[in-house]
Amino acid sequence: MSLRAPFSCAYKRVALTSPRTSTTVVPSFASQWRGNATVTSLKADVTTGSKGPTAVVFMNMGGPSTTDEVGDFLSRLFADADLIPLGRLQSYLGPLIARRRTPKIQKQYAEIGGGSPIRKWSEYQAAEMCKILDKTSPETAPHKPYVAFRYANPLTEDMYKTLLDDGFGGGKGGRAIAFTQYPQYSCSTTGSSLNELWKWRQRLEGKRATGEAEPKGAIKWSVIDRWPSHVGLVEAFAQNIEKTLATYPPGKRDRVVLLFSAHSLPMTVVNRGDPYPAEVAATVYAVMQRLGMKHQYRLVWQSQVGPQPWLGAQTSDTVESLLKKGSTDMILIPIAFTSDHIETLYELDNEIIGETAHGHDGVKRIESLNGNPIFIEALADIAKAHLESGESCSPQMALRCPGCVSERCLEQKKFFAGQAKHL
Ligand SMILES: C=CC1=C(C)c2cc3[nH]c(cc4nc(cc5[nH]c(cc1n2)c(C)c5CCC(=O)O)C(CCC(=O)O)=C4C)c(C)c3C=C
Ligand code: FES
Ligand SMILES: [Fe+2]
Repeated sequence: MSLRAPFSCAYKRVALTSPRTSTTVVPSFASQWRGNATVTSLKADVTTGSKGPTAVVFMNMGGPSTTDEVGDFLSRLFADADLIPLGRLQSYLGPLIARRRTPKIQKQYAEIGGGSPIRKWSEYQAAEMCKILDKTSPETAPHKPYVAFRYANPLTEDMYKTLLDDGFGGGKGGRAIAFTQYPQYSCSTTGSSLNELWKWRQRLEGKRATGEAEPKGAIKWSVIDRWPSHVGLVEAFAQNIEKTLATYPPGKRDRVVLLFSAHSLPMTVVNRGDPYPAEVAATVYAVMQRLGMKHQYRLVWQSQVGPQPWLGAQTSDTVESLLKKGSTDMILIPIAFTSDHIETLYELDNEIIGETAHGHDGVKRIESLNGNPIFIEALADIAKAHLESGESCSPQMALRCPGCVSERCLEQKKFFAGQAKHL
């Protein structure tokens, strides 16, 4: 609760000093920036605080930046047993499914401009957030932005090596925060990224690399593992919804149905006790409360892959059913991802708005958060609160799913929770 008052001031300041336009423009340095390796040069003018420097690592799944990268992206994705468990056949079936799926997914990326914009947005968001943190948390400055993707470049392994090259760890100590860019925790997303980070930490700085069980001078890690109802996240979504609502004629506006859409999960993952469905629902409810509960709404699920049962109702079925019942005004709100990706640009815009709702102008989508300054202020606020908390992760992260049998989860959680004693 103590976050609320200062944060609401922060976003008012942003709204006054930097009025938003409908399309957010990425400053030119972001498109020239080649990623992790160059970040140190951006920080020459920032004074080092008593607890600085601090590396802030944005973790996400990543996406292919060009259609040529789709094959590698899918083969890493189908090799990930935390996302798609294929048992002993993983190393045989994974590459096979990835190869068969590649042409179809390449076509989808071609239709959205030739690649995923997630790298561009992640690098921009991380760099902008660190600039704010340098001002709001001078004792931990300079804050150096890094990006670690699970299935695309820059991969976790490369990010870790860059951290070591930049003078973190490797005997020199230093602090790094693993900041998930999935607001809601799932073991298939944030959990998988943390398992990968833990794996590379063991390989590059663990006992195998140093000969010591608790190597001196290794990076001190902490984790921001979830932030589903942060007031700034909620505000950024709410303002984008209000902006889209304002495009409907006043007589129709109150009857517009709000459809919050999130990537679905297989029912096996839901029944294992994954926290994601409850945390997505928490975001939705907080946004609805901020909007005064004035509209009808539903949380629906998209992007099912393969034949097994997934959590529903499906987004496309819901749009179809509402249209059949005569509700032709609805807003799609991608609520579980913070930048544009194939699910918004292809599945929602092309397949659902373009095909399922063809000819119905009342079916619209809100803009994704991308470079939204309120959202970036929120990221800085979350990171500052985390630095002040002295915690290595949330209490919730240490609790495994009731149905979890994964040794990786067990060891990873033990490691990150155990980092508290070093902070
Ligand atoms: C919060 C977001 C996501 C969750 C939860 C999630 C779970 C999940 N996904 C798959 C399988 C696939 N996902 C694929 C792509 C993809 N997934 C997400 C997000 C979440 N996935 C995004 C944003 C993307 C697209 C990346 C982009 O660049 O735009 C794919 C690949 C595409 C395809 O082949 O259709 C697969 C496969 C599972 C099985 C799962 C839960 C266990
Ligand atoms: S699957 Fe959730 S903690 Fe392991
Ligand atoms: Fe997915």
